[in-house]
Amino acid sequence: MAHGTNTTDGAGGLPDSADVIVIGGGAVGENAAARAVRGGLSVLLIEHERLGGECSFWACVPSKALLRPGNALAAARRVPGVPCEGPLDARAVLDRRDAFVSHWDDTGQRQWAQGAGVTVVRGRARLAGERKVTVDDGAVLRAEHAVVVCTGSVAVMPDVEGLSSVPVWTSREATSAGAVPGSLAVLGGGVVGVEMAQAWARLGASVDLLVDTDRVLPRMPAFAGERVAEGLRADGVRVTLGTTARAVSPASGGVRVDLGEAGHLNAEHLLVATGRRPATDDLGLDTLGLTPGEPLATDDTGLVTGVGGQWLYAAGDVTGRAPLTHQGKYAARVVGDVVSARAAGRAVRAEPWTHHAATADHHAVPQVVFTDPEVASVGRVEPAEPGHRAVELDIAVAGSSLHADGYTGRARLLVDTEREVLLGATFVGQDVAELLHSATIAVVGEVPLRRLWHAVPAFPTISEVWLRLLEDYGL
Ligand SMILES: Cc1cc2nc3c(=O)[nH]c(=O)nc-3n(C[C@H](O)[C@H](O)[C@H](O)COP(=O)(O)OP(=O)(O)OC[C@H]3O[C@@H](n4cnc5c(N)ncnc54)[C@H](O)[C@@H]3O)c2cc1C
Ligand SMILES: NC(=O)c1ccc[n+]([C@@H]2O[C@H](COP(=O)([O-])OP(=O)(O)OC[C@H]3O[C@@H](n4cnc5c(N)ncnc54)[C@H](O)[C@@H]3O)[C@@H](O)[C@H]2O)c1
Repeated sequence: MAHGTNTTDGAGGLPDSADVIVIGGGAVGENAAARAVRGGLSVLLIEHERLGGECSFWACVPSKALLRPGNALAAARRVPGVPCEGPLDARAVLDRRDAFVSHWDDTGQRQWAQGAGVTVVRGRARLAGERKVTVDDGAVLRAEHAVVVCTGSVAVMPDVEGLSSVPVWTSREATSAGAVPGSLAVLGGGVVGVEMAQAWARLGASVDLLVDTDRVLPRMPAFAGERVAEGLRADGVRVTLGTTARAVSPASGGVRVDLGEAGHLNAEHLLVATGRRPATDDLGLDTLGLTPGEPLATDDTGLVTGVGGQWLYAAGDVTGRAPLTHQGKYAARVVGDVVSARAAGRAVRAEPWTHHAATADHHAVPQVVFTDPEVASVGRVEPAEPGHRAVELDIAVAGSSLHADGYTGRARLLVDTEREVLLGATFVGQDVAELLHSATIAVVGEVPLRRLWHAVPAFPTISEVWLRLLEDYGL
């Protein structure tokens, strides 16, 4: 889709100022903009690619659309009597994915912006000094009150010999490929690596997952990575731990990946899934005395630290805080409200857990890994102090047995034994994602365990594991 530059959507010529300028129209920028409009401010939202950003077109939405059919089929196969012969219909899965990303056309999001009162400007924005932004190095736009940077993140390319000489997949190609590859090598056992390895394996690709650590998902509790690796192996993914690519070179029909002592492998495509970094390389940070390429560190109101005058804010992946869509949107709502309050001369209270502070980033970040089994986790994952106690059990309740034959899962609560409140929770198993919000509420609400005991889980649901965990704690 061709985008014009230096143009506005529907509003005629390019305005030269607004109350607020938001740079980057991903999910986070959209939310910051809409919230500032709601607060009574005029907003220009500058986007140089597709409005909706990574999440809508190359990340959360297409990856979950690729995973969901495989999870549904596996679930059906665990319940005798459900007709589910044969493999996935890959074409139908890809077509449904294409529909979910609106065929990579952002018209719908542009219409949303218009309806929300946000003026969209097409082009690449750069900071050009206090409250000033250029678009495509041309017009200088002025923000009366604030500039909010929501430029997201880009894939990290590791320093591997030959990597730049072969065409590799990043998460963009892995989520948008129009056909199932014959074979796929995946470098990196983080969330992108495990989700995409399983999605493409279940669609028929022969997949190798190369993991540099001793387990996949190293930031999750060990049992989560172990069970996800088991799930991947059950789908035929060859998971190699403690290894990385030493060198990469072109090979007939694809790519050759040298693994040092572990030998080598050939694959049609190599997906590099070794993390992301904030997109600040080409943003004019130097005009403000900040370092290009570094995250934009913020306080809990979203104000960028190290820049005076209370005018530069940031939210989402660009800040290096909790790089997840829901957390970025949460931070964006805070920023939009803070900017509106300051513009109106209203006091901004930034104490933890108040309206103008993104406190959850520090204590209660929920995340779901949408593999089979799923991993759902919030808050702390490991005990950090003597008063922290982990309570851990297999998920084996009537609800789980009824849910799927041979159901296996594991759950862990992390308890502050002094205050008797939850610090975190992790669940691994089929369809545990929807258990997560109950845990998030318990962590954020600091619900005393003795009160949580009275939150009686319905019979027969998987949530009954809450009861078993509390019993195991001693209630
Ligand atoms: C494969 C994959 C799957 C994921 N799945 C999930 C998931 O299931 N759940 C979840 O919560 N998170 C998921 N994430 C993370 C999620 O995608 C990000 O946290 C989220 O997209 C961050 O939103 P953002 O708006 O900060 O950045 P982005 O979505 O990256 O948006 C930034 C926007 O800014 C624009 N931009 C950048 N620089 C400029 C500039 N100078 N001028 C104008 N425009 C600019 C870009 O074009 C882009 O549209 C996933 C990530 C990946 C890679
Ligand atoms: N379901 C979700 O919520 C979801 C899904 C996908 C991505 N995301 C987010 O997107 C971001 C990016 O995900 P990601 O998986 O790319 O990053 P990540 O940081 O989660 O994982 C990267 C992995 O690559 C490994 N690695 C780094 N260099 C390597 C090398 N040279 N060789 C082999 N392995 C190497 C690391 O050990 C790490 O395990 C994350 O912040 C993640 O939270 C979220």
